[in-house]
Amino acid sequence: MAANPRAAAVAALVRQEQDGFSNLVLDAELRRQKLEGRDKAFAGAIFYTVLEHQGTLDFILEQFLPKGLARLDPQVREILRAALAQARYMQVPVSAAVNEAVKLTRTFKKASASGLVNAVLRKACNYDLETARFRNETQRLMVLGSAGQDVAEFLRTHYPEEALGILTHTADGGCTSLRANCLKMDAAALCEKLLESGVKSAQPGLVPGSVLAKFEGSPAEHPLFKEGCFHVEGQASQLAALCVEAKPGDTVIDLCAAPGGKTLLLAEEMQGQGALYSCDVAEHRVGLIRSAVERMGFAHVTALCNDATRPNPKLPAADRILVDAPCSGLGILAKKPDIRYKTLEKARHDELLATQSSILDTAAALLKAGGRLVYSTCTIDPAENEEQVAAFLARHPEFRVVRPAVAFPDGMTVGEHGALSVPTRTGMDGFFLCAMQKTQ
Ligand SMILES: C[S@@+](CC[C@H](N)C(=O)[O-])C[C@H]1O[C@@H](n2cnc3c(N)ncnc32)[C@H](O)[C@@H]1O
Repeated sequence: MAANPRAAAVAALVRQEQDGFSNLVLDAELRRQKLEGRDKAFAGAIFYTVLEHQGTLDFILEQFLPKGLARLDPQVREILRAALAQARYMQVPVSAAVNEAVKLTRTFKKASASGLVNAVLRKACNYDLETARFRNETQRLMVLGSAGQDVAEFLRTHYPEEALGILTHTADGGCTSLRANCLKMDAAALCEKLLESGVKSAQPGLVPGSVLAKFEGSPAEHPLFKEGCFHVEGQASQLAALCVEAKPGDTVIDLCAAPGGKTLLLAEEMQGQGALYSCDVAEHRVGLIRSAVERMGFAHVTALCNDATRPNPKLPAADRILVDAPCSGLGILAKKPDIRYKTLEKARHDELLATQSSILDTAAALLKAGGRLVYSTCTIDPAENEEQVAAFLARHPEFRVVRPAVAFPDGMTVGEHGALSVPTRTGMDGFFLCAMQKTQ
């Protein structure tokens, strides 16, 4: 089969529906079909546009499929979704989207479905969503915001006024948020160099040291990335690492560190002096930390595999600890479309809360008196955030919440138990952070 980005996207979508893990599935398919450059970018764009808008796409398609999407062959289902996504969200003319979809039925040996694909798509591409009627608010959110029932209900309960805004939000103004490696160049110099190199735009972000840029291809292929002058990290995520206030000479532990975004920022702040232990429970992800640290040229970082729910006598007492905890990810729906459809089962949620709580207890024991602990998550779930901090403070009266030196961008909700970024209020990812100090 000749390299065909539409076929690659459809094949990856079929596998995604069976196996999950969008990024791995897509990467494997792009490699298998040997796609490069613009074809690779186009296939990736189709794939992620379908995942991001699947609720809306399916609702529209089902208007014209009396037996529903579930009864179709997986390949035909994904051909329909991919074509409608191109016509609706990717500025592909309807005629091109439909004709290419019909050709794909032959590529996937489903030619008997070509008439159905043609007929359904011609109507679906012209469907006016304004005319849709919904059973209730949850269904409206699921369709217009493309979310599964659990996520729609969570948002409806906790953020009733902002639920649809959160679901349709594009973090960081649709740009890629970068962190300049200030040991090599500051944010202003990075912007200048990026613009000189031909990126579409580059400007300082809301968080000190951050840069918002638009690239033609992948930022990871840019020479300045390969030279360790920047790494890719959301602004809100940078803010959490800045709250640690790591200083040269400190002993710092990043307890949940992979793939290493915040570790790089901490390492940069330490300017090569002191010791930074960058730990994660997932061995394969510790490798990602090591390669990121190596690319940036930091020599004072030790990356290791460690389960932070248990004490590890090999770890030293620390001046500063970051717990960027495993969480439900409900703040980064725009970046990780799979999370939109996840089921929020109580048993799994309780297990997650217990993990977060044990990791915090480990951190409390490892921290020196007078030291700083920062707890952060990329969720807007109060149980994982403010309530988790309140419970920690009740167990550990030796800790108190402190206000970090870095200014919080406008729109952050700052309370007794931490600071929250809700995407619709700050323009950044949904994120939570709380800085605490251990008293003597
Ligand atoms: C939100 S991610 C961390 C992102 C990272 N701090 C960064 O900035 O790139 C949470 C991490 O916690 C790790 N994790 C989950 N359970 C853990 C445990 N018991 N001990 C240590 N790490 C754990 C996961 O493997 C995951 O890499």
